[in-house]
Amino acid sequence: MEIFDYDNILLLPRKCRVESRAECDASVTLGQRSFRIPVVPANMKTVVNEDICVWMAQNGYFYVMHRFDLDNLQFVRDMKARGVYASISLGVKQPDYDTVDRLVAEGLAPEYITIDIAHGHADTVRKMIAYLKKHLPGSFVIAGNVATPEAVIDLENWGADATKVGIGPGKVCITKMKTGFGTGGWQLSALKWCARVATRPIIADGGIREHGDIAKSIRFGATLVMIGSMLAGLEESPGQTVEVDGKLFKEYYGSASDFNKGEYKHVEGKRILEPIKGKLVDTLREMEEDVQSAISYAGGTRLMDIRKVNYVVLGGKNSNEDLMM
Ligand SMILES: NC(=O)C1=CN([C@@H]2O[C@H](COP(=O)(O)OP(=O)(O)OC[C@H]3O[C@@H](n4cnc5c(N)ncnc54)[C@H](OP(=O)(O)O)[C@@H]3O)[C@@H](O)[C@H]2O)C=CC1
Ligand SMILES: Nc1nc2c(ncn2[C@@H]2O[C@H](COP(=O)(O)O)[C@@H](O)[C@H]2O)c(=O)[nH]1
Repeated sequence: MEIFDYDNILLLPRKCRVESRAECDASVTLGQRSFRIPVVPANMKTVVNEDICVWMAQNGYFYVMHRFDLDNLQFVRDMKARGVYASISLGVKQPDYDTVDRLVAEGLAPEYITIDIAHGHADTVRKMIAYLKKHLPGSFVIAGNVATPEAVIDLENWGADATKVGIGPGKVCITKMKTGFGTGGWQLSALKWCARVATRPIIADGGIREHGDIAKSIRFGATLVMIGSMLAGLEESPGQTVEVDGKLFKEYYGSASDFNKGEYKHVEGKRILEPIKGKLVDTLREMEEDVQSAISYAGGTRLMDIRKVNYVVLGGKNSNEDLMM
C-alpha cells in the first residue's frame, strides 16, 4: 500500500473542457439533497452552533450539529420551525436512545443523523444504526469514525448510509500520541484504502489544511470532507475570542479534550488558538471557487470528474522529487 498524506500528493491536470470556471459545478449529493460544495464543518462546539447551522441550511450547505451540552430535540424543533432540514449528532449511550424515542414520540425525523464516537467500529454503533433504521427509517445515517476497510464494510452492512473516515488526523487530536493508533500522518492514503471497498459515500474527516486538500480528498474517494480547524477561526466561529499581543484568535478545542468534557478523563484532544481570518460566507465562497478551479484542472465540469485524474507522490514536504506515478 502506498502511504501518503495531503502534503505529499499533487494531482495532474487534464485538458481543459470549459471556457470559464463558472461552468464547473462543485455541488454534491448526499441522501435526498444536494449541497453547494463537498464540505461540512466539523460537528464540534468551537466550529458550529445553531445560528451557523441555520445559515448553512438556508444557503445550500451541509451541516452537522454537534451533540455536546445540547437539547437535540429542541434543535430539531427549531430547524423544522424555520423550514430547514435537521442534521444532528448522536452518541451510543442511553440518553442518545432516549433522544431517539422522544423524536419519534413528537413525530420529528431529522433528515440526517451522524453517529459520532471515537472508535466507530463497534457493536454499540451497530446497535444504534439498527435502532435508528427501525424507529427513524427516513433519516440518512452517517456513522463513524473509522480507519479501515473492514470497518467501512461492517458499518455499511449494519445499515449506515455513509461512513466517516479519520481517526486521529485532526489538528486538535492527540489520539496518536496517547494511544499509538490512527490515520494521523497518512489520512489521505487511509481514505484511498477505505474507498476501495466502500459502496456508499465516505466523509473524509480531519487533516484538511488547504483548500486544495478538498479536491485531493475527492480524488481518493471522499464524497465530502469534514473540516474543523480551517473553520474554527472565523468571525462567527463559536469558540471564545482571545486577544494575544494585540492579535485576535478563536479558541478551538477537541471534543475529547478536557475543555469539552469538563474533566480530565480519557482525554484525546487539546485546545489551540486559531487566528481570526474572515467571515464564514467568504471562506465558503472561496472554497467553492477553488473546487471549481480544481474541476477545471481535472478537465471536467462536475465534482466527480476529479476522480479521473492521475497524481504524483512527492518525496516529502517541499520536495521536488516525484517518487511514484
Ligand atoms: N476522530 C477522532 O480521531 C476522534 C474523535 N473524537 C471525538 O470526541 C468525541 C467524544 O468521543 P467518545 O469519547 O467516543 O464519545 P462518548 O464519550 O460519547 O463515548 C462513546 C462510547 O464509546 C466508548 N468509547 C470511547 N472511546 C472508546 C474506545 N477507544 N474504545 C472503546 N470504547 C470507547 C465510551 O465509553 P468509555 O468512555 O467508558 O470508554 C462510550 O460508551 C466525539 O465527537 C468523537 O468524534 C474522540 C477521539 C478521536
Ligand atoms: N482525536 C481527536 N479527534 C478529534 C477531537 N475532536 C475532534 N476531532 C476530530 O478532528 C476533526 C477536525 O479535524 P481538523 O483537522 O479539520 O481540525 C473532527 O471532525 C473530528 O473528527 C478530539 O478531541 N480528539
